[in-house]
Amino acid sequence: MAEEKTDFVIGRHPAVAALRSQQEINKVFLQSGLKSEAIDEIRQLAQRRHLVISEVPKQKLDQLTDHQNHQGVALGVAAFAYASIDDLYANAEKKGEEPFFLILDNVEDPHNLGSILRTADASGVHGVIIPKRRAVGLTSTVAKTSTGAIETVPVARVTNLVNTVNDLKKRGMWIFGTDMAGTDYRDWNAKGAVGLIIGNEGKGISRLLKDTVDQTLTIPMVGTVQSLNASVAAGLLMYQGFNSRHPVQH
Ligand SMILES: C[S@@+](CC[C@H](N)C(=O)[O-])C[C@H]1O[C@@H](n2cnc3c(N)ncnc32)[C@H](O)[C@@H]1O
Repeated sequence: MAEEKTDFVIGRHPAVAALRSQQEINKVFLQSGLKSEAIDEIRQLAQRRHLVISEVPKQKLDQLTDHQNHQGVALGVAAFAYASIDDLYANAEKKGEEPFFLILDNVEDPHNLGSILRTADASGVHGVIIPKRRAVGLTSTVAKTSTGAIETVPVARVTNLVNTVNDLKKRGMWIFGTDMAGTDYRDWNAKGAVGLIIGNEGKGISRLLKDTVDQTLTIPMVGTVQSLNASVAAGLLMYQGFNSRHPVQH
């Protein structure tokens, strides 16, 4: 479902990290005339990998990076195409099922996103919604961790999650948040059109997004740690969704 196109790694630290990693990089864009140790390091790393370096005016970098804080550097990397919200609905309709969407509020770790996609595929989630900013997108690390699920689970990237969730609610979707103080997830009946929100690894779900939810679910914890890893929590919750939508036939 996802096809390769160009995306950008933006900023000096992310660029150095990407150049030092195994990540496939197609092109290096540097702001012309900019001199600093970090830029020199990026140039050297790029030359060592025999990458094409393009010196471009600041305006060109602004445009490529959608006016994000690029610090004079952007790397063109292989990425994957995103779906639209309507594509996610179409995926559910094609299977003759009520839509079951996952909404990720600024999940940052590519391994978490890849692992979430893997479980989403297995548990019949029809699509994943992520924000455009401050979150990991569909990178090659995500693809690898998803073990192929990046191809089968459509991912829509939206500008404003709160607006999107409100639109989903207008279309009849019931929205479930997750945190440490909700109702026991084992009672969750995920029949009907449902959207499940998973929060950021550090901050959880933002307050504005929490205000939109119809109900909040909690996975009980009896040990000493404060919370579960986001992809582990997402996995348990997606499977509770699966269990209630597909009860065992005796
Ligand atoms: C590492 S946790 C974030 C912890 C954050 N400090 C908080 O208090 O929300 C990342 C996400 O995983 C999910 N999560 C983790 N543990 C959970 C639990 N016991 N019950 C429900 N969701 C959980 C939630 O979606 C949470 O936003």
